[in-house]
Amino acid sequence: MRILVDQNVPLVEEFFGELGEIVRLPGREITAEAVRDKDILVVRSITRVDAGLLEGSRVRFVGTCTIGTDHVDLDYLRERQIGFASAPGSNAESVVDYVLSSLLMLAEEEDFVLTDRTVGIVGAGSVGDRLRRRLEELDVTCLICDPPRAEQEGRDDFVDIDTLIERADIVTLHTPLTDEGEHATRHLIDATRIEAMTPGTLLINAGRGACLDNAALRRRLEQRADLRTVLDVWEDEPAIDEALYGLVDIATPHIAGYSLDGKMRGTELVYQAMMRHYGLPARRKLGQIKPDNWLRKIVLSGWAPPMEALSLCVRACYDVRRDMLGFERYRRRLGLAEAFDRYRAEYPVRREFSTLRVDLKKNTGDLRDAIEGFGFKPKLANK
Ligand SMILES: NC(=O)C1=CN([C@@H]2O[C@H](COP(=O)(O)OP(=O)(O)OC[C@H]3O[C@@H](n4cnc5c(N)ncnc54)[C@H](O)[C@@H]3O)[C@@H](O)[C@H]2O)C=CC1
Ligand SMILES: O=C(O)C(=O)[C@H](O)COP(=O)(O)O
Repeated sequence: MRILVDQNVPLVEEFFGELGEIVRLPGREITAEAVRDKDILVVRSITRVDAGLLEGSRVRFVGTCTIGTDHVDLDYLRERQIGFASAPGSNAESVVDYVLSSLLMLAEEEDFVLTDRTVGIVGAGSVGDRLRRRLEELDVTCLICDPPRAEQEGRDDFVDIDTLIERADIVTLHTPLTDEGEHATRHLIDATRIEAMTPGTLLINAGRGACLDNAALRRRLEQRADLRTVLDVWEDEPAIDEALYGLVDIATPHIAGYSLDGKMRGTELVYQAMMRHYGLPARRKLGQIKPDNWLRKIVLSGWAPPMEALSLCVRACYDVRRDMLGFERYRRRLGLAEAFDRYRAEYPVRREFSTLRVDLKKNTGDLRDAIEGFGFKPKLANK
């Protein structure tokens, strides 16, 4: 079999090598011509997979090593009986790490205490629900807006989007991008809702760029710079709005999910689905592959205020400023659109919080809970 795989997918030889000949291309160079004589296509989110790409090709299975599927015409694949798999949940932990790192950084810079703020989570799936659990471990009040879940589960503890915007100090978006149905999310946060945000609100988008009206956000920030903003995803990536980029507090090029762990899990999930599709045993396992972990543990030698200890662990493991400054360095050298793709292609190794062991002395009760609640691995030292 001939397999075409996006260049940003890790562990390709390890997982797909035994299936046939592998060809690798940058996601934006995966064209109809490149695909025509391939049997399997493995992409990430930047390749539009539809009739324009696949019609007349030999492709019988498509995998996307991502959670989002808005770049794939699923109806077309179904009609043509082409097998399909995505990687649900694969990098959800990593997105949560990104949001928590951003929150701690802004809390330090703006001198606020996270536990005094109400966080509104829009979309409570793999990402949003994990985020809620970690924040609640710290006693941060969360409001949840997820109408599809509220309907399916008959929940009356969720709120609607306008109530969330009215009541939350921090609004964080984790919805898929959808265009159809009662709960479509394109421009869910539109000009009216952006206007309704009270001054000082912190708005985070780590879902999909077009869930938020970027032009309307730019207008508000140009007129009154009274919102704090964290954007990882943008409309029209990689050709994002340069003026908006300059107005945002934390601007990153769609890397919230880019931990090595999340990417590797994405490859494994697609591999497993592909083997099922072809009726073959899935012998390769992620557990057999041990990536380098240059920072294995941190030792806290006594009690510390939990927020300070957390801040130390977060900065050591994944500090979002590394990506913000790295992206800006690339932008000055290459221009914004090229920097967007190049930074992602050359992304430095990043591990999830869950890979970092934090050694603690005995009797540090609330510290242990905070460390564990935030996603790290606490361990009580013998002495
Ligand atoms: N920035 C990044 O690097 C990454 C971004 N993503 C994006 O985040 C999205 C969410 O990821 P998961 O939580 O894993 O997906 P998920 O499918 O587990 O959860 C999405 C949740 O959004 C809810 N939802 C749908 N429409 C809604 C609406 N109108 N209002 C409020 N909630 C709504 C759904 O009911 C569901 O509970 C993905 O679809 C993807 O687009 C995912 C991974 C990485
Ligand atoms: O999984 C998703 O959904 C994402 O948004 C990915 O983390 C994005 O990665 P790329 O597809 O842009 O490499």
